[in-house]
Amino acid sequence: MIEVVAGLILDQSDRLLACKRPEGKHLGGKWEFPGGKVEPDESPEAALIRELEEELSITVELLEPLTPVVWDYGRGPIRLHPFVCRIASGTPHPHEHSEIRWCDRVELQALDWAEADVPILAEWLAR
Ligand SMILES: Nc1nc2c([nH]c(=O)n2[C@H]2C[C@H](O)[C@@H](COP(=O)(O)OP(=O)(O)OP(=O)(O)O)O2)c(=O)[nH]1
Repeated sequence: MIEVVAGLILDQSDRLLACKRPEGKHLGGKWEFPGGKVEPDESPEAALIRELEEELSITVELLEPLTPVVWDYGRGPIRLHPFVCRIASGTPHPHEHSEIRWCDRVELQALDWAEADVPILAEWLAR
């Protein structure tokens, strides 16, 4: 099982930051919550803070975990650990995504999400 973390980053207007995976990469063109693989001997929380510094140049504060999702795209199972968080410092700049977008509830539902993210978004929208 590959452990992956993802951040549902909130702004002051309760929008979430959606990030588009670059074309040519696995799941290219799909939208995701930013994050990445947890390294050996790393906690999910530490992995998410590290990944968001690397990918977006922001420091986040983790607020709350949502329900992990197990998914297999045909390369072996991943377990995606979502965390609601907010920016503690910095402004997001995409270093590994082709586009990033702050989205309200309606805008979130219009995006073409990576399949493992669909139940996470549904849990968020059901609140
Ligand atoms: N970071 C992130 N990854 C996600 C999400 N949803 C989802 O299915 N994934 C998948 C994509 C990858 O198969 C895996 C880890 O993504 P990653 O971005 O850290 O790894 P990567 O692109 O280097 O993957 P790869 O090239 O090694 O296949 O999790 C998500 O919301 N955020």
